[in-house]
Amino acid sequence: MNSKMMPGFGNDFESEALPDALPQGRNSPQQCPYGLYAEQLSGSPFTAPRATNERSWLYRIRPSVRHSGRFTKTDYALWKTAPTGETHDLPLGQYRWDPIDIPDDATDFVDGMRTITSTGDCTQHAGMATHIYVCNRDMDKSVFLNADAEMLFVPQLGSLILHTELGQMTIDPGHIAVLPRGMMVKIQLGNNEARGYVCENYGAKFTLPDRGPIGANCLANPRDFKTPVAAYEDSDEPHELIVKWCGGFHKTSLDHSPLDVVAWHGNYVPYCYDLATFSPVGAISFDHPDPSIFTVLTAPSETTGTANIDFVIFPERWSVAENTFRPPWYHRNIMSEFMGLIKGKYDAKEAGFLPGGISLHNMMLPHGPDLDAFEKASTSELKPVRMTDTLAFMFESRLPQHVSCFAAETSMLQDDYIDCWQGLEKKFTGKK
Ligand SMILES: O=C(O)Cc1cc(O)ccc1O
Ligand SMILES: [Fe+2]
Repeated sequence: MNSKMMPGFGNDFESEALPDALPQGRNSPQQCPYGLYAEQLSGSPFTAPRATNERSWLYRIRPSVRHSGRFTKTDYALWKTAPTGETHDLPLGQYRWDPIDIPDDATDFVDGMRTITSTGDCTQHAGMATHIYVCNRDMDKSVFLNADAEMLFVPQLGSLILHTELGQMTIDPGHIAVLPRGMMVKIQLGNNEARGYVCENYGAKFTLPDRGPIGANCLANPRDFKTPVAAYEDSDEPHELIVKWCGGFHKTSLDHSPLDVVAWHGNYVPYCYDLATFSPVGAISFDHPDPSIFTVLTAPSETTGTANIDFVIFPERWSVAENTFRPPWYHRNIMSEFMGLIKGKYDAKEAGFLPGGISLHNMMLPHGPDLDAFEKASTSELKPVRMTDTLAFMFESRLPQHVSCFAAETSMLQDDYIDCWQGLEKKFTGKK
């Protein structure tokens, strides 16, 4: 579990792992305490308006330019970046996948990334990619830096220990974490195996959605987001640094650990969040509201109200709406919906959508409850029902999501998904 964490979303934090390591009253003293090097990590242009201006000051054992050496190209064949240039024969359609297998051979987090969809153009800072990670090994003396994207981690099986430059976070299934673009991380496993989902956000950072008439409380409350305190390694053992940059992978050898930040302050920070602290607001009289009421985090595009990515959850809750078809309605959507399941069952698809599985309902493709869910919800007694043992989520994008070759060709792709709607026969008789 996480021992010391600092609460709040978008705060200006400060933390020091040694007493008085953090310079006070200035960022760049002529000499930093303990002989540390001062370094600024900028997550926004210097001139961004205050509301979106993000940077942190890191006080470290070596400046990170000493960590970069000469790079050589390397490859992670299943981790793709938009635009991928991939082609395959999978026709247009609604798709669903069984949970991706965890490999038998030694696979760390970076080795275990399998891209499912991608969209936009990472070099234009627009769009996103979705991935499944499947792994069984700690990253050992190896550290990863993603220059292309902010990363949202959604574990489904096993916990992840994220050793970031700014400190350490442990996330179990039911928790999420966000790692800022360009921040180094070493990922270890809390169990023998791990599987989960990752959303790479090429665009503007995730933030909390406005609550509008809901007011100042409920949904995701800022104090439930937690940022780690400073923790550093003073290690002169050889390390490898892997950098993802414009879709390519590059590596270099170091004679020390680059996770050497002794103190820091700023607002460009990693954070984690327990999804159980999300306070859902819903229909307490009738009808099924749009799922935007369950938005945990939103990554805006330049167009107001049109997210590059919305991260939406379907948590345990009460279902009470009267004279209402309670599951999601049948619909077509300009946004493209990637769904995952962290635990239990999803009410619109009680069979076939498994924890660790994926469904993809792309731009304007019709979808909704399967036959069983429709029949059940159309005829069941509408007493208040507590929806338990369920936690689904959606990475929803304004842009159509392109299926990777891996996802198009894997045997985990269900070839009969479309049949779940086949039995929805004509009931219309022309009479009331
Ligand atoms: O398609 C889905 O299952 C996700 C979804 C859920 C919901 O309650 C309303 C709309 C929607 O797209
Ligand atoms: Fe949908």
